[in-house]
Amino acid sequence: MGRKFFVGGNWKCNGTTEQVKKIVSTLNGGEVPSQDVVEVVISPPFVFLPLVKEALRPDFHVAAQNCWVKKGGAFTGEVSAEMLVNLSIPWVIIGHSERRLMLKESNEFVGDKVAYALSQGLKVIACIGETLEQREAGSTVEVVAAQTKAIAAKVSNWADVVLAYEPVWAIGTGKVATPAQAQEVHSELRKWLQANVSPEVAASTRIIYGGSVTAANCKELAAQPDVDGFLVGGASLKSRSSLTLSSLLRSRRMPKF
Ligand SMILES: O=C(CO)COP(=O)(O)O
Repeated sequence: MGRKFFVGGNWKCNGTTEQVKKIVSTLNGGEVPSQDVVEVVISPPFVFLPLVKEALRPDFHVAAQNCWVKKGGAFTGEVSAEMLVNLSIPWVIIGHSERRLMLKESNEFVGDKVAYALSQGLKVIACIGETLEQREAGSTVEVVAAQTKAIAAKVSNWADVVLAYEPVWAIGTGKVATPAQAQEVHSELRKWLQANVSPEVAASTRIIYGGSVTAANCKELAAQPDVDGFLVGGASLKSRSSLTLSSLLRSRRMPKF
């Protein structure tokens, strides 16, 4: 079976109740193929999760943008994996570069978070990606391999993991990776999984791309054999987001819809 195309919208720390309702209603009206061929996951800030979950069409799913590294307790300001499970939130984004860089989340900490979230029954979008400095120093593959290794060291069930390659220099900058640049890293990641985890995991794990993806540039990216979907930031917040979504979904060869 082929890898199901995955489209995620990461709203980051944005939105008001009114804006959230507007985007959800636009998404609900969007024409999309069946969930057998594509998975759509929307990730609002924590406080809007119940609202979005309640209002969103049932064939789309929601993700939290983070969760605590272990069982909840005396960790002021954190949200635990157990709480997300309690609210029937199926997905969580872990290791986004904005947290790795600004909040100093290390590879090991991210690996621990991924492992704990999986152990509680959540599905994980695990983010990796190099900075501009690292790319210019020629260490892109080394950096993303080390990030993946720290996750792989603690994960046994890859069925619930989507790997999101998000080059830091492409996030929110309008400087999207070229299709060739994305394909090169995705292919290296798949080779890494093949050599270090298993050929089955390498063949079945979805590796999605994030970083300045828009309706205008998604088609060429999605045509790359190892690009299995997107994690979209800014463009997922636009009021015409259902148009963006339709373009994203139509960007991959799919049954007519
Ligand atoms: O960080 C991202 C998704 O997680 C990408 O953000 P942009 O699409 O705004 O570049």
